[in-house]
Amino acid sequence: MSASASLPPGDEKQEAVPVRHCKGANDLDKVVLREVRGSSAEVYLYGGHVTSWRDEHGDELLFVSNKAIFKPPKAIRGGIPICFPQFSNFGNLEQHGFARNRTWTIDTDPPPFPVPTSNTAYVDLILKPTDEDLKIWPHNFEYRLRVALSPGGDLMLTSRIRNTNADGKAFSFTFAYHTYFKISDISEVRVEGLETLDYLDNLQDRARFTEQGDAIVFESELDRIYLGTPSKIAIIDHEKKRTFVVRKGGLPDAVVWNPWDKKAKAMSDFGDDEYKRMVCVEAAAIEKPITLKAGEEWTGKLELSAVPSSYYSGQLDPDRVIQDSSVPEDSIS
Ligand SMILES: O=P(O)(O)OC[C@H]1O[C@H](O)[C@H](O)[C@@H](O)[C@@H]1O
Repeated sequence: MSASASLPPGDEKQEAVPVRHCKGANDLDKVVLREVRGSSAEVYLYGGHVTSWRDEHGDELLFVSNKAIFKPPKAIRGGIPICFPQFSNFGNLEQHGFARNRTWTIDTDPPPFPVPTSNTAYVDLILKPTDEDLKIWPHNFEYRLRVALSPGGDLMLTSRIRNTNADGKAFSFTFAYHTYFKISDISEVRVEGLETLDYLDNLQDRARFTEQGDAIVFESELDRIYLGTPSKIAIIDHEKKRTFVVRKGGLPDAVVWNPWDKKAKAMSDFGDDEYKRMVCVEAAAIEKPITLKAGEEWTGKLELSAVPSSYYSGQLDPDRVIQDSSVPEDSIS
């Protein structure tokens, strides 16, 4: 059942196909991945943007705003925007770089890549700079993104970014998988795994603080860049009795964001009350930009699982959460 999406655009009626290329909102191209037990994911070629991840019961796990604009050049509000080659305004480019509002293509012949386990549905996408892009960021690159859905329904994103500058010049970039998790109610959620870490507070001119709480809870707008984080972070949704586990490799930092009510109202593509149903926990490389010499490649991985919260019962000690990994370390870093 493993398949890459080299299939021609088809219609949505062929239910059994694990990887299908079809049309989404506003006629934009998207790829639908289906896993044998029923979970699924959707990726728009616009932005190389994952907009849906459903569990085996069909429950949506990612937040996408009801007001999301599926139309270039605005990035899609929700899902997993890719921030590259710049996170936020850490540089002269547009906010979060341009990868999230470029149209990617399906990579039908990616270079060797670790073979996914059988029954994994996946698609390979590629982004290369246009002449216009080279005017604003004068670096040639090949950005290969694999989006895969494991037989258990885990969502895995692997980014491979190669410096293809012919002039031998190095380049540096910052990066984030800007994941919007769908939650029952922001007041019922805590984020574990970031305790005692330093963070830059985006709401206070990026001043540096040390996290003092047992876990992050939300009572107002929060926008922080946690530095040098463990490879595993848990988002515990008490009301839903569900825990999202974020595992990351090559991405030392983690951004946690909820806009709360005022900023929600200020965003034209976000509902006034939608902040209650989302939280962003973003695997990132920000404080120390990634530098690639000509010919070098960087890999950044994200693996998301959704498990019943009881799975972690009695194990909410952050050290346990971090160390207890069912994913072998070498598969994630
Ligand atoms: O509105 P966007 O450009 O998509 O950015 C949305 C948010 O992204 C990140 O989480 C930043 O830390 C926030 O400061 C920003 O508001």
